[in-house]
Amino acid sequence: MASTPPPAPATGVEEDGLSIPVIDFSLFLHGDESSKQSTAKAMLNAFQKSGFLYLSNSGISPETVKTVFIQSAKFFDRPEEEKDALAWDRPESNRGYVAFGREKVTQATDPEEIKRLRASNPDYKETLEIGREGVEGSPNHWPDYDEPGKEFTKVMKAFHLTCKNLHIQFMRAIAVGMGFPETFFDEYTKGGDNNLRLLHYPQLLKSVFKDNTEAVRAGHHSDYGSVTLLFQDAVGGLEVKSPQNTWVRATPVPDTIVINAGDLLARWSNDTIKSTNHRVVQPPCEPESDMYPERYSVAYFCNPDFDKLIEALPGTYATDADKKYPAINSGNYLTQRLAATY
Ligand SMILES: O=C(O)CCC(=O)C(=O)O
Ligand SMILES: [Fe+2]
Repeated sequence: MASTPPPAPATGVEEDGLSIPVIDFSLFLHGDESSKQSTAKAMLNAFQKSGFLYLSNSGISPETVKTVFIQSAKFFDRPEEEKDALAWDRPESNRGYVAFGREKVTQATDPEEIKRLRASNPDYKETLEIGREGVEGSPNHWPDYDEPGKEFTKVMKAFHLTCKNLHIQFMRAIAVGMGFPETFFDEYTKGGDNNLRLLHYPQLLKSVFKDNTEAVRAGHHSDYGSVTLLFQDAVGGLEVKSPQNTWVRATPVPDTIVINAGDLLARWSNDTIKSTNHRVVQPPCEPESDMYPERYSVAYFCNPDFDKLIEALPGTYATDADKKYPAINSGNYLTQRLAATY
C-alpha cells in the first residue's frame, strides 16, 4: 500500500507565487451575512489568482466519498474484458470506460513495447466517464448485470446528484463574490450536464519515472468546463503550474475537495478567472519497493447546461469591445473540445 504521505498542509499551498487556500464552505452555507460575503469573496479571489482552492466542510460527508472510492476500486478490479465491454464510444456522449491497458503499462515485458510507450509519454491511467442520467440516445455504460455492479450503479447515480447539488451551491458563492444575486447561475446549473470521472492510476515501476523525466500519470492540461470538483486519495501526485512556470504539488488535504476553474468559466469571466494547467506525476514519497503505489481520484466536471449561451459575464468588461470572445453554446464548446482530445 501507499507509504505515509507528508503531513497535510491545513493552510493549503503557498509556493512560487501559487496560492491554493483552504476555504471552509460551511461559513458560506450556514454563516452569518458577513461570513457568507467574505467566504464568497475569498472563493472568487482564489479563482481569480490561481484558479484553484481546497474546499472543506463542503456538505458532502467523508463517508460518502469513502463509499465512492471503495466502489471505484471494485469497478477497476473487474477483468479487462468486462470493462472493455463498457468502452467509451463518442465525444457527443462522453460516457464509458477509457482504457490505457494497464497490462500494457505495468506488465509490458517486450523492450520495444516499453520503449514505444515511454517515447509517447502516455497517461498511465484508466477512467470511467459517467454522464447525466436520462439523456436521450446517450445512456451511461453501467456494469449493472450483476449484484456488485447494481450496487456500484446505485452509488454512482446518487453521487452524481450529490455533486450536482454542490456545483449549484458553489456557483451561488461565485455569484455572491461577483456581486450578482445569489441565484444568478442557477439557470445554468439546474440541468446538471456534468460528468463524473472515476480515475485509477495503476501501480508503476519507479524506473518509469527515473528513466524518463517526461513520464506522467496524467499529462498537463486545463479542464474544459466551468468547475471541477476533484476528490483525491492520500497518495499524492497532483501538481499545479505556478505563475513562475514551475510545477507545485497540490498535496492532498484530508476531507477537502480540490476545486478548480475550467476553460469555459475562464472564457465566461472574460479571463478574470484562471483555468490553470495541472498534471499528475509520481507520488512525493519514495516507496521501499520498486513500485509506486496505485492512486485513485474522482473528478466531477461541471458545465453550464448544454443549451445555454455563454458570453462575457456582466462586470467583466467595460464596453463590448473589451469582450475577448464571441458568445458560444456550452454543449457545442464541450463537444468540440472532447472531439479534439480522443
Ligand atoms: O487525478 C487527478 O488528481 C487529476 C485528474 C485531472 O486533472 C483530470 O482528470 O482532469
Ligand atoms: Fe484536470
